[in-house]
Amino acid sequence: MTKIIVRGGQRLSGTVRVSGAKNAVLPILAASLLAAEGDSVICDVPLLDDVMTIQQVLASLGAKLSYNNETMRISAASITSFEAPYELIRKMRASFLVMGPLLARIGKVRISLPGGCAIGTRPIDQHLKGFEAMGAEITLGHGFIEASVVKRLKGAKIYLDVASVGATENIMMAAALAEGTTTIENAAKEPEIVDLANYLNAMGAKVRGAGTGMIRIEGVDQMHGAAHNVIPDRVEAGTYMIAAAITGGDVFVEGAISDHLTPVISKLQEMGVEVSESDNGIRVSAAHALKSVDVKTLPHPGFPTDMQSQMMALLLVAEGTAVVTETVFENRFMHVEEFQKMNAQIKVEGRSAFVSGGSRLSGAKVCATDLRAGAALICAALRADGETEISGIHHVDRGYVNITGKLASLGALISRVEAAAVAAEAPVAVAAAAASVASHSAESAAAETSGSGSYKRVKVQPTWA
Ligand SMILES: CC(=O)N[C@H]1[C@@H](OP(=O)(O)OP(=O)(O)OC[C@H]2O[C@@H](n3ccc(=O)[nH]c3=O)[C@H](O)[C@@H]2O)O[C@H](CO)[C@@H](O)[C@@H]1O
Ligand SMILES: C=C(OP(=O)(O)O)C(=O)O
Repeated sequence: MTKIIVRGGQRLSGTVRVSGAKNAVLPILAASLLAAEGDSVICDVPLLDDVMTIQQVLASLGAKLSYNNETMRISAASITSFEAPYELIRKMRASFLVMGPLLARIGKVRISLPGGCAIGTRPIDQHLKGFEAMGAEITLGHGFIEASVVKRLKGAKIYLDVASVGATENIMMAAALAEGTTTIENAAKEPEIVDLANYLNAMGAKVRGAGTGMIRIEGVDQMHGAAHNVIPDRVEAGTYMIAAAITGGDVFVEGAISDHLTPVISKLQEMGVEVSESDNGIRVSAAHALKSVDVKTLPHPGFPTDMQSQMMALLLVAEGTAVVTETVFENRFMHVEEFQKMNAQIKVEGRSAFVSGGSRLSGAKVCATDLRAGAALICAALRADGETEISGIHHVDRGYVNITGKLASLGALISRVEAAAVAAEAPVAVAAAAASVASHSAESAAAETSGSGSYKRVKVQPTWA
């Protein structure tokens, strides 16, 4: 089992570059299926497991894709299948986003119910309600959804019961090639929705109002490939901001867009973290003791649920008690039990967690129960006494490019140890990171090379243990 091992206590400093946003690139790649002619060229595509999964989904449908140097080229001129394979769709939530484009482009789709982080029941009723309003016939059975439309989808007025990110994206993509105009009311307003709309418009669609609660899409007859740069990942950026703050560090998060991170920046500032925004990034410096703040997750522009667990890690080391309330997903406190193994004092009551700050965190063996839980455990481990061993790393690989290399380049003593090597090599692997941090050599930053699938083992050079 692959593990990440962290020896806490190092103050992070330096610059870390944010990769392209996972939650933007996945719908954008799905939207590429709408192009009947011309290639799409998508830049700043992060090398993540989720990107590899969507790439495989698109290829299984007949699209031709190539990836080089964070650039994905896609030709979807010929779609040869309407069936998205179960093995891929079950791996992640966003793979369900091929449903809208397939319905719009070829009028037929068979797809299994999606997987993704186990943070709630995550229904897809709002996606289906939108497609039905546009004239699709939908049947459900044995874990699969089949949908078809006679001739072409028709524009409709759709009100979402919840401002779902995925439903807004799926319906927007379907509506782009529908006959007539579609309006989505109570639409999600996340920056990733705006990025998708910009890409759709570059492909010839007519989408207005993305980023507000009312999106209007005038259907067009045909779309074409287009070039697009993916926005930087606000959750990855926020995670490094918290990693800097929890270690009392001083880090410049290059590429982070402050407008996308307003609630996170505000909460950090309320806690006493110094945050300065510039054109090309955000600097975070935490020289003083931090004080607790209450946090409530909400759809954008509220505090993002994807930053809740990392924020909780920071609150563990602040002075005072904080109430963290999760309103977006009904089961997103699984990290609490793992934090408790690190001596965290947290009590959960319903949708709120009462976090007593000031605990002296201690290293432990913990498990990433989902993607952001994994990131939060890494943040806590950076501050904890001794060594923390984090398993469940496949979750982290879904959403963070080279997290150990990036943190090591900031001075963290962190290492990734693959499968069977864990027991035998763990201490020396972390020691190697310690040795390389001392010299800030390129080796530690390159301890893993660009993303999952191509990791290099850290060289062994024990200096402690
Ligand atoms: C790939 C991607 O972009 N994932 C993000 C996306 O997930 P995702 O698109 O799955 O999240 P949604 O915005 O759809 O979910 C928000 C809430 O709406 C509910 N709901 C959703 C759809 C539906 O048809 N019916 C329904 O009731 C969900 O159960 C949840 O309670 O937005 C979430 C909320 O910001 C983020 O945490 C995820 O990182
Ligand atoms: C919940 C997340 O992802 P997904 O929707 O893909 O499960 C996330 O990115 O934190």
